[in-house]
Amino acid sequence: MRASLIQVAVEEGESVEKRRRRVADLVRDQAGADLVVLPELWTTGAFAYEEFGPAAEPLQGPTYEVMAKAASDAGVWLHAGSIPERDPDGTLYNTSLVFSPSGEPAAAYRKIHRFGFDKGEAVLMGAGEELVTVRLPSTTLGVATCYDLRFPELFRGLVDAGAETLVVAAGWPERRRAHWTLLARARAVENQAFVLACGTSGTHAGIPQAGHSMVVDPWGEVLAEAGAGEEVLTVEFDPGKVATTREQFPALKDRVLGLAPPRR
Ligand SMILES: O=C(O)CCC(=O)C(=O)O
Repeated sequence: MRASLIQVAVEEGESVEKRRRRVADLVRDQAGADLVVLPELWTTGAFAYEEFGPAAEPLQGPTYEVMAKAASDAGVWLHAGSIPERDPDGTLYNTSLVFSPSGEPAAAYRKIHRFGFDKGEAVLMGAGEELVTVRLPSTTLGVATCYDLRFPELFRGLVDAGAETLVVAAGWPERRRAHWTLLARARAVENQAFVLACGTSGTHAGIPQAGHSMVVDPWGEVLAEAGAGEEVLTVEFDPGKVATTREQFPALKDRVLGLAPPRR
């Protein structure tokens, strides 16, 4: 399986429309890949809070249209990163879109863990409530977004639902890059799954982005890692390694669920 992670530069000075066209061309350039992955909120930037409302789109809005066409032009499965989605009831969500190689919608995932504590995304957007997996011919994707990476129980839920390749679209800040690389590897090791973690580069809303998108195998080995700038990170991997790792080192079978709390 060949996957290309497009670590998009999100800089002020480039309009949403221009970036959308530019990124669609980058997706089209990946014809021949099986799966292409984009980062979180790459149209606005994950920290450009004042842009979320003005740039919010219905689920099947301009980004959906352009990305569905880019997926079918390239003939690839496309995780098109996330958009600020405006629900018909007015609520905003941080919603990832996945398309099949014919440009059909395969999934939409509303980010469950919103970042910002009592400000930013955490107050501007609603929380998703449903885990999302996507069946590809050679693997099952589990979909997660940025801050979700800190919550191992979400990934266990995805594994329980059959995920073997965990895709994390992010806009992770440079100042916590050490957490990004550590957590991506931890999620791979504990779930014995591939992790495809795609971030942004550049600086927006005053926040330098970490870049360093990564592909990690089920044994925790980093198969490929991007630098700090805009980059297409392409890697070939054998999805069958999930099954062999889980057979050879069957730690997932030793899970103990429903532990009793301490007595006092
Ligand atoms: O958890 C972090 O350190 C970063 C999370 C984040 O930037 C996000 O979810 O948008």
